[in-house]
Amino acid sequence: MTDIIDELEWRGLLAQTTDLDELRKALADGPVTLYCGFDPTAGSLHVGHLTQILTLARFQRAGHRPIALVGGGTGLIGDPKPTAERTLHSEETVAGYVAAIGRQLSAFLRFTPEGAAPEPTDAIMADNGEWLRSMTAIEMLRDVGKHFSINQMLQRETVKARLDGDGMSYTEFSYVLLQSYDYVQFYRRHGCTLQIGGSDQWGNITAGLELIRRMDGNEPHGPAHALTTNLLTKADGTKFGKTEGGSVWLDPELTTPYAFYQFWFNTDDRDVARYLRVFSFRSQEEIEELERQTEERPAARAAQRALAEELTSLVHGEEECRKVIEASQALFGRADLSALDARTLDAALAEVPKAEVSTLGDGVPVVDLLADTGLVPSKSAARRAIQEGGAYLNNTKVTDVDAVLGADALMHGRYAVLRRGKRNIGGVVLG
Ligand SMILES: N[C@@H](Cc1ccc(O)cc1)C(=O)O
Repeated sequence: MTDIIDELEWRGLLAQTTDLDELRKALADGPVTLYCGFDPTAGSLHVGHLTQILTLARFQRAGHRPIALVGGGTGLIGDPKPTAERTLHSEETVAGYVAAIGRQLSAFLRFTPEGAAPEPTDAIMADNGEWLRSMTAIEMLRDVGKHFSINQMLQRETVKARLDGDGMSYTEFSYVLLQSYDYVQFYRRHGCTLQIGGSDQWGNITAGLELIRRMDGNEPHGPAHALTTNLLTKADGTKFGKTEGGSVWLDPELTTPYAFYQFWFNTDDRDVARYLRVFSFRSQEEIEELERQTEERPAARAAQRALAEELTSLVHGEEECRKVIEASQALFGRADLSALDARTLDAALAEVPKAEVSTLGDGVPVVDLLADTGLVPSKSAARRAIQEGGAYLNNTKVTDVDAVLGADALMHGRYAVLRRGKRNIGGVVLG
């Protein structure tokens, strides 16, 4: 791989750029300072944000300097969606989101370690609330607004879609001015000459380039650049990053590491090669080898396992990732269930059908529990499963059709694991 642009191209990430030869030249000439902005629309980032975050990290590894921007100012306004107006959150709410997202972002980039001398590629963290909140209305309208043409703004796809729909507030209509002004700030403060974003950000980013030209005459750092990445598609046509339970968040309180791992592990065979290219730091050779394995032995899910392990380790740490893997092995009888801590067991069981019991009394018949979880369609089917030797309680084969679950068999005082055959897991939870 000769340069970062070739690499992004190979990864299928490159959607649009400003003059590609110029950009390549700038990147070859030395560290380029680039930025990507993240608006605090929730208390956590989700897997959809990883494309941008990891692209920033790739630029850093390739010898450039990334700026991660949290939109503490723009998040109070809201980047217009083509569908409908956003609801404004209170300033306190947004402040909480800003802090949480800043913490998450900082884990993916290398900053100057405390006490160490700064390196030219050390990352910078910024919050546009710093300059946007103190800007006056007069400054905004005179110094920034004067450079924007309403005629051009009305041509933007999002604006047109909203004009054809329920309309758009002046608040959201003005959003592009703020993002453009951010780019000017970074150009001035840090010599930032590249902004990256998802393909939906092309308009906002190029508006910033134009503002740098109009306000600063592209001096002293020369013309700035834009680079957008492709929206990630799924072979089945559904939206990437969603499960039945909603978005897949990076915050372990919102999406457990177990569910996070499963999300990646369940990647469709038709998508997994592309996802490895987008999300993995493995080498081209390693990824191509995994692609081959998917073609030859899709059932082994080697590529999915590699993807799930790498991302779970990256986001939640190796220790959590190890626990998650142990938990799924334990559920399927390949490791000791009793070694699992309560939190991991709870997270693992959150993903499977469960029977909730309020009291065990003298013991609840296993036949009832098998039927309650839905692992078998009825109690008579449950009896048959036991007679055939295909029913397990806490990984031990149930041999007696009249067996009961008693308090002594509960793990951490409230959990038990049922299994029908090799693969179907159900949980019992007391409480
Ligand atoms: N508008 C971007 C976030 C952003 C905010 C400020 C910026 O300067 C840049 C980007 C988004 O919605 O994803």
